[in-house]
Amino acid sequence: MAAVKASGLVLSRPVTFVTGNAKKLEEVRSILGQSIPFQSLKLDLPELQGEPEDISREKARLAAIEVNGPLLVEDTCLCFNALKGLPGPYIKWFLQKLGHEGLNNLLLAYEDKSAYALCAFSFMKGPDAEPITFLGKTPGKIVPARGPTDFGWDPIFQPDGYEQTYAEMPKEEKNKISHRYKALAQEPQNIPAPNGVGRIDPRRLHVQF
Ligand SMILES: O=P(O)(O)OP(=O)(O)OP(=O)(O)OC[C@H]1O[C@@H](n2cnc3c(O)ncnc32)[C@H](O)[C@@H]1O
Ligand SMILES: [Mg+2]
Repeated sequence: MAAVKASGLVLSRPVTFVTGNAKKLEEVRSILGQSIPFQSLKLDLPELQGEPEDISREKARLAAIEVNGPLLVEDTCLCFNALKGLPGPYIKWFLQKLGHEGLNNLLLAYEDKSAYALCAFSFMKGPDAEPITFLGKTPGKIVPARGPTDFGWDPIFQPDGYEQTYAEMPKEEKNKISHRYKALAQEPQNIPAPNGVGRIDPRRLHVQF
């Protein structure tokens, strides 16, 4: 696609979503639909320790070494309120070592089973750009596993206001309320905040050069 504007030549290039996780890719595809030109690259990027935003931004910088053009990455956290936000960004390793039951057991000593799922997307316009980060958060609680086990911790997370876990919900339903959906929410007023943390309007991903 190309267009000539008063400011010069404007070219639109597809955004590359970099992830090693096929289920994430499936959800991002279905949430974004046809709204932006989009392609994917399967890479398991190394991850820093730290705050979700910083991990996500660093992932983007590492992805930029591999991708010549606009790119998108995301980092997902599952945060237990009783544990002051942990496992948070370390959920992948906790899940791998402890499983669904072990994650429930972490909360045995606490009455408070509340938790939230958090997605931190980072978008870079090009290799030298600063990453822009967009957060989405869905509150819920940790429950004994229910539903299909094909995506991470979905069976033990029951979003507030629902009787079903993420895993039990139809995909379209999860994609309407999920942390991932909220980060990718399409309201045009959700433009990035000056501190670099905001939400994605997919139309802004239709990058112009
Ligand atoms: O290559 P990347 O994008 O990093 O993919 P990943 O699988 O390594 O993902 P993360 O580093 O963000 O780790 C998040 C963990 O949470 C899991 N996860 C992510 N999103 C989820 C969701 O919506 N529902 C359930 N589990 C999810 C995922 O499978 C990981 O075990
Ligand atoms: Mg990862």
